[in-house]
Amino acid sequence: MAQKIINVSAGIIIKDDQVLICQRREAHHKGAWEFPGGKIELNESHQEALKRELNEELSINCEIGQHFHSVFYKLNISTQLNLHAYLIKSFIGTPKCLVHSKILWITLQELSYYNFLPADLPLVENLLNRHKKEPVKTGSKR
Ligand SMILES: Nc1nc2c([nH]c(=O)n2[C@H]2C[C@H](O)[C@@H](COP(=O)(O)OP(=O)(O)OP(=O)(O)O)O2)c(=O)[nH]1
Repeated sequence: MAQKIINVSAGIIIKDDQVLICQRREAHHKGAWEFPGGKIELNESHQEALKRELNEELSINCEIGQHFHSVFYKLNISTQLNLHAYLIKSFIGTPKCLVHSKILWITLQELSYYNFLPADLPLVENLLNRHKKEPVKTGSKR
């Protein structure tokens, strides 16, 4: 059976040792937490998609930084989700909750208390591990 691939970019926004997380509103994943971002459209780079999604979802203008981690997650027998996370170097504006049910700034240690979508668990673990070794720095608000 042909595999359907869903490509998604997500942003790791860290400011003052806190990371921004978002709670999904739609019925399908309702209540689960994720990093802001969304589907990459045809002819868009990961970074272009992320910049657009962060503007649509949070009304911020971001400078996308380094690639952080990609997760290749099998959603079901015929669908794979490729989730590409990038560190956000800087942003202009104050994040507003435009499409999620809630957005929250939490410390990296607090990540383990939230119910993230399954594909995000390797990202959460990576953030927790890196923080233990050396706090992740992504720049500051401009
Ligand atoms: N944004 C985001 N999506 C994630 C994460 N983890 C994860 O499994 N997903 C999944 C949930 C969705 O099935 C898909 C992203 O779709 P979406 O609905 O947020 O994307 P979109 O804004 O482009 O939505 P739409 O126009 O298709 O309605 O990826 C994550 O950390 N961030």
